[in-house]
Amino acid sequence: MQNRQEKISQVVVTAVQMRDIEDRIFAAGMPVVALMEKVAGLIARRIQEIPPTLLQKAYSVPSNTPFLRGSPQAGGSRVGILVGPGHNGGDALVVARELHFRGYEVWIYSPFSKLKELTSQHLQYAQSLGIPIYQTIEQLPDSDLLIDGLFGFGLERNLTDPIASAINQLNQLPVPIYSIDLPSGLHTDTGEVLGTAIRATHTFCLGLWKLAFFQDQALEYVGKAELIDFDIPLADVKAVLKDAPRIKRITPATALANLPLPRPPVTHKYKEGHLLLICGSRRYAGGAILTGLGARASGVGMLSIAVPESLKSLLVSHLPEALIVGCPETETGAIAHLQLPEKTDLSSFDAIACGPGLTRDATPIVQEVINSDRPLILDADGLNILAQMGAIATLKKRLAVTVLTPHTGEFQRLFPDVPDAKHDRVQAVREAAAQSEAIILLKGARTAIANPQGAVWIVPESTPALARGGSGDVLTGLLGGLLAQAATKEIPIEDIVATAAWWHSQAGIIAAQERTELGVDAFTLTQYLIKVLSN
Ligand SMILES: NC(=O)C1=CN([C@@H]2O[C@H](COP(=O)(O)OP(=O)(O)OC[C@H]3O[C@@H](n4cnc5c(N)ncnc54)[C@H](O)[C@@H]3O)[C@@H](O)[C@H]2O)[C@@H](O)CC1
Ligand SMILES: [K+]
Repeated sequence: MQNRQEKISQVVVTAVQMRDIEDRIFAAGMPVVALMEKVAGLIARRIQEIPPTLLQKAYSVPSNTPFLRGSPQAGGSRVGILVGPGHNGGDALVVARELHFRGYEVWIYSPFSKLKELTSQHLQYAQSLGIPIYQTIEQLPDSDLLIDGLFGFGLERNLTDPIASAINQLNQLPVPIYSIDLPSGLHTDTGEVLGTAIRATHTFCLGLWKLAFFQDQALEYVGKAELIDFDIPLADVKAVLKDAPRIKRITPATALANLPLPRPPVTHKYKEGHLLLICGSRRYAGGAILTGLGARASGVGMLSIAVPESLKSLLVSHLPEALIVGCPETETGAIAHLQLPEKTDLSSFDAIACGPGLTRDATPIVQEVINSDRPLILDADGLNILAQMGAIATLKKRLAVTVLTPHTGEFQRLFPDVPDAKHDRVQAVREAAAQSEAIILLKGARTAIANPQGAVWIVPESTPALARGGSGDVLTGLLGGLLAQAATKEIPIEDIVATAAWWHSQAGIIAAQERTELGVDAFTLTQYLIKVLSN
């Protein structure tokens, strides 16, 4: 049995789902006032835990910031609280009161004339305590820290002036900003910036992870994100999410549970999966090596790699354990057609991964693997060739599962009619999977994986160190190896895909920690894959 914390940490909700869950809690008898006290109390405690060193950074003060006087005070005792009209503002006011009593020098920025009842009461009490309250941005004193309680998941329309320009000015201040629930101005589901948004250094996401935290376009606003668990009953979460397709954060526990470990004590190489990689060309030889090294790290029992004949000895020298299949090649050095060893055909393999470094001259071979009845991963030029064939119609005819691993550009070529993947990546990947009946992994800062039934998995952390040539080839090999090993097990393929994506990101994170974000070339990445499991 997973513990509560593990279960809660996997859940991702939309604004509507979050409101429905809260409504159930209130309907069951929890007073709104009590919940606000509880939530804001937890935030206030977290603020008090912030080490003073975090607030003592030597910030450079922009010369065009007229209302900023002096430099941040040591200890971070001056806190500015930004208060909006709804309960996000109410939370912020409770935090203001608590910090006031803990000895912080607190001021409040409350630019709205109409507040929700509870928020208004808290503002009145704060005023009675003598906490200074300002309506305009020009009046604001210095602070060492800002707490953003302008808007939470209740924001529905674009921000306009004067609040929009106030937010732009607040973003210029050389102090950390801690956002409550989500940075004010972000759409809770798409992560889109509604006019403008607070650029938080930290965000305390309340209760359950909101979808915005996993949309690439939100990431530079969210800063470091942290979930504040305020004991939402799992029964209420289940009741609201039961009929909706799941959106799940991949946690280490779920990813590790899908790995083919431990191996059965009695086994043999063919029982541990036979993967066929089809990759490389005279022009892109390295892609084949990296894909092979990714597959090696998966632990796959048997690895065959089909490459153009002229690459054979190169591949043998890098991957001595693999069976390298040299194939006839085109004039341009692409694989012309598959030439498998005697008594072998495509049905001999548990999975096929095809694409890295092929060039578009390898079209016949992509057609051949699409026609096979084997689980198939298409990547890179495999995807470009598929796009030329017409992705949706071609994929629907397949007899076995297909996994596509596009980045945004490839995705748009494959699915030109699916709404812009930059606007709402999660919705886009979900729609493409439904239309094509394939499992789709959309690469990005937060990689998202969808199955045809509408369920989505999100890799919750990664590193920009992975934005580098060859890094995708490593993923294709790793995924292929895991898929081949899963052939005889009853793990859903989409779970395997999610596990591979998580593993790949973790290797990048560990490598970047040791070697900086500049030190994670694709070959180095392959050397860190096993470290993820052995750490
Ligand atoms: N009920 C509670 O005590 C709890 C409150 N929470 C907090 O409550 C928040 C949600 O509260 P609300 O539903 O009140 O919503 P918000 O506080 O997010 O804001 C909604 C308010 O902003 C106004 N508004 C929306 N768009 C606007 C725009 N473009 N320009 C100007 N005004 C705009 C709305 O009319 C409404 O008054 C959460 O994000 C969270 O911070 C929960 O986290 C925990 C429990
Ligand atoms: K906020």
